[in-house]
Amino acid sequence: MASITLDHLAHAYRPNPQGPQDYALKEINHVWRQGGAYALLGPSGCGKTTLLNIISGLVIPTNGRILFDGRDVTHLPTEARNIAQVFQFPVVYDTMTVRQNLAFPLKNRGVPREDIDRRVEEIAGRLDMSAVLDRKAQNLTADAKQKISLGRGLVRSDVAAILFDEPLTVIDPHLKWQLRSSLKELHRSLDLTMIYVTHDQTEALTFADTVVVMHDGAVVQTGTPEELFVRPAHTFVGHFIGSPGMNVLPASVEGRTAHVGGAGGVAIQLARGYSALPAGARIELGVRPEFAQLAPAGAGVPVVVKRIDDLGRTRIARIEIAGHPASALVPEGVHLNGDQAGLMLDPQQIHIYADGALVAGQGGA
Ligand SMILES: Nc1ncnc2c1ncn2[C@@H]1O[C@H](COP(=O)(O)OP(=O)(O)OP(=O)(O)O)[C@@H](O)[C@H]1O
Repeated sequence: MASITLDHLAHAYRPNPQGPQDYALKEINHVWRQGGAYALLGPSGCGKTTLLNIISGLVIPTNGRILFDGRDVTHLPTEARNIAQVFQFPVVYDTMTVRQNLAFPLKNRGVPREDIDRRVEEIAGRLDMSAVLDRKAQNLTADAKQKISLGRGLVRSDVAAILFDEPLTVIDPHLKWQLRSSLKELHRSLDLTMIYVTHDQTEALTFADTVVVMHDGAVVQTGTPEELFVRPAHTFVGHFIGSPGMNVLPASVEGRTAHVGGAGGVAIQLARGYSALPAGARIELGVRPEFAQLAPAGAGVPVVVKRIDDLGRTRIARIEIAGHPASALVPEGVHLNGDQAGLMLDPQQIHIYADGALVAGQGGA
């Protein structure tokens, strides 16, 4: 087990990179704490696999260093890094039994027989595979084979980290829920550093204590699931996390008032002041639909209701604020006449962004 430090790490696949646009992975400085449960979350092409491959030793970074417990491993091959990896598709020996597959990584390292037996039983139990331990892998379903792959990743207790690369992609949706919580429990009891790569926010937020969000080759925010929800550091995080994502509206700001829609638009009260916004920057106001509640016309900010989606436990209104599309929660008991309504906003939950980046603001709670 180890802490993993990314020190001024960057990677360009093309030779002689000239500027940030040439880097698939822009400079990143980060410490993966020993024993942490991390998710690396971002859309396809944002650089997740590149970063994972640098950690595992498949890719040597163009710039910077990677340290395991302070030791520079940047140029060490995968075999010398003591990393376990679980990939999108099962990696199992079909002719071996489940037990032999799970024991393989331990046998390879000369772990005593009784320790192997104990660990294999423990991991199989946690993955609900005890009943099939003596079955040949080839006769099992794709789900079961992927569970063997997970088990092979988890079985060693001496690894620096376990890297999961979209490990639940081939798993049946109803089993996904179960495996996600099994992995979380395993993390709690095994004290291993786990890094889970995914483009799926639900997987990231249920598994990880700390989520690293990537966009266009850069880390845009590192935080707990709650921090990402309540205080997105970048409009991308606001969009990407949440369903529907955060409302982002072009705005201008004067003191504690934001204006959306220019002259003839609406004024929105803020909890903080913004006296020093960068000149020439694109200014936007962000507020999550959960903190924007629809009310009858006449209350709060005037909006036009385009439609209401009933999501079962909640109703979401698709609205326009001064001509800009947005979403808002429809509280129980609120009934509307026509398409005119009001919007009640929680000022504490309204954020201001300059060129996509959160601006702290002054004062307020
Ligand atoms: N071997 C390579 N040679 C050149 N460019 C590459 C190579 N591998 C990845 N890239 C590019 O680097 C960028 C980041 O890719 P990467 O695979 O790391 O992203 P990702 O977030 O893992 O996406 P996905 O989920 O689709 O795998 C992309 O623009 C991709 O086209």
